[in-house]
Amino acid sequence: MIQLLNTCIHYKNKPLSLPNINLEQGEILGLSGISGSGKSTVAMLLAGFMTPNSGSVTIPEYNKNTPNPVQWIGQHPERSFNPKWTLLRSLKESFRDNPFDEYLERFSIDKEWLSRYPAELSGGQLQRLALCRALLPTTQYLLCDEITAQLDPITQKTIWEQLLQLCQEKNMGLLIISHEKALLNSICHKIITIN
Ligand SMILES: Nc1ncnc2c1ncn2[C@@H]1O[C@H](COP(=O)(O)OP(=O)(O)OP(=O)(O)O)[C@@H](O)[C@H]1O
Repeated sequence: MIQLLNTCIHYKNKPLSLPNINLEQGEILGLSGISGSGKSTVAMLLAGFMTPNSGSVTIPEYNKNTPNPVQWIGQHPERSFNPKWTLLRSLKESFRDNPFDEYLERFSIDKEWLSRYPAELSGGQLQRLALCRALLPTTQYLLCDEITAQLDPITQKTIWEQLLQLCQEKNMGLLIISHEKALLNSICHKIITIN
């Protein structure tokens, strides 16, 4: 389980209280709320990218030479790839000797794209590669921060269908941050709304 309990973070001396969060492996949790309410901050805390000023965060411990079991994906996949590396190099660096062809098929990723650089792919193509790269054998939780907000409906459907299946198969916990209530209602076991 990953958890936030009574956490508060200070940005420029202004306190921001965050909701309590419990996410089990295999569970799909939705998080919504108006812009600026703290949704991305919740994801940053759960990914271990920051620590709160008060309250407690429970996340898996891991050896820093291995990938984080809590993987985060954001709205701008171009920021998560090295612009000077081909996509193949980025995927190989993450997966090391583990196979990833299965994910290429699942997310309809054309193998030809792998020889390209991030700037040579569309946002939707790159987002599918970012998802593929987050699905390492060690991944226990996936934090999806508005990952399909800019994508066309068909690509969105492919992504969510595959992610739901993978969540079951890999017993992975999924946090879905989205403004789209209909999306959250259709796929989440539980939804938290930040006021
Ligand atoms: N690095 C920072 N420095 C100062 N304030 C910050 C910083 N990061 C976030 N904040 C503030 O904290 C609050 C929560 O931000 P956060 O990005 O978590 O909200 P959000 O709900 O994800 O918003 P959105 O839906 O617009 O992405 C906002 O008021 C924001 O201005």
